[in-house]
Amino acid sequence: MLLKSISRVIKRNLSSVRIVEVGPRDGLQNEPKVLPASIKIELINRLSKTGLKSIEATSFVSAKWVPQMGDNTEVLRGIEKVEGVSYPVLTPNLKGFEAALEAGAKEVAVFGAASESFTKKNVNCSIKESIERFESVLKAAQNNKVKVRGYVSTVIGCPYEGKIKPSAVAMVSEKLLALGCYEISLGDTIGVGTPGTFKEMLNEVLKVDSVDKFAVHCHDTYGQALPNILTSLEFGISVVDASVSGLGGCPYARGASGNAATEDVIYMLNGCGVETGINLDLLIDAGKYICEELGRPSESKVNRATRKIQPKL
Ligand SMILES: CC(C)(COP(=O)([O-])OP(=O)([O-])OC[C@H]1O[C@@H](n2cnc3c(N)ncnc32)[C@H](O)[C@@H]1OP(=O)([O-])[O-])[C@@H](O)C(=O)NCCC(=O)NCCSC(=O)C[C@@](C)(O)CC(=O)[O-]
Repeated sequence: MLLKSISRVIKRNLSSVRIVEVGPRDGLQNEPKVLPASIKIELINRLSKTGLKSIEATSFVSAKWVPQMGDNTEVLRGIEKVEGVSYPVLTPNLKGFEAALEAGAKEVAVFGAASESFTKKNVNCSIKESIERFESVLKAAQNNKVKVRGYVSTVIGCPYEGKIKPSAVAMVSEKLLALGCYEISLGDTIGVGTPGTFKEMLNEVLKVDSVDKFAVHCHDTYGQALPNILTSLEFGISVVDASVSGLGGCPYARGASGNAATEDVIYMLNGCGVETGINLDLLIDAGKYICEELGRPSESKVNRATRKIQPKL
């Protein structure tokens, strides 16, 4: 089954995949230990040297809601911006967008969800109201030549509502694309998806627009992130979100694990002959650095394996 899947990815001629590193934002927003801005900046600077082209730096949300991101301006201003690397930040509304712009953001992301209850817990409004807020963010972004990525969370399951219908994911994706998002990242926020449910969801969502408009964002709660990513690559998706050393989770989805560990995704893609342009050794070092600072083990199997004497093929 796995071999068939890999050969389908190769047959699709998927020669390269873009990784969106979400560790400094999605990862650190949910770590119990709040790190000083200087360590976040050092992490992002290290990640910038690995060959990653997209590193989500922070989010401009309320510090009352997510205190871990309260140093957003200091972090965004403090990092060494490498040419050719984008540093998107999350902006839930116009207030967040204006603060991000002031801090020098060139790319932002709005974040919606396919579940009403999750939207209410996450951004304190309905799906309809969240889209109205995004409309003003997208207008302001267009006026300031800022690129906007869109997230749709809970694409498979919701911590409050259970199973989510693929048609609901398609509906929110369509609305965000119509507003002008250049890409939609499909988030399995609580990591309950399997290749079976991902296929069901992607079959519906890919009716909305072409495959190059979509990315996947797979949390690893049930250990399904890599198979779900491989399944998405089979569909032709070529943008994958991942979090260095599998940091994090989501503050509004208690118990959810972090994203697929970037080290593990790169190791898998290297083995499939898919180009990412990322230096795995430098990435492993960045993962070790941040885990030491957090005082926790890496969630990346690849990172842990390299602490032993196992060969890396
Ligand atoms: C969205 C809000 C702000 C609405 O929060 P609200 O309380 O409904 O907003 P409000 O407009 O009524 O304002 C209340 C207070 O918040 C302030 N405020 C208003 N907006 C901002 C802002 N942008 N930045 C800073 N402050 C802000 C505003 O000024 C006011 O301050 P006060 O007068 O009380 O002092 C709030 O609900 C919030 O910050 N939520 C946090 C959402 C979040 O960060 N969630 C985690 C990220 S999403 C995620 O992780 C999923 C994803 C993307 O990774 C994909 C996946 O895994 O599926």
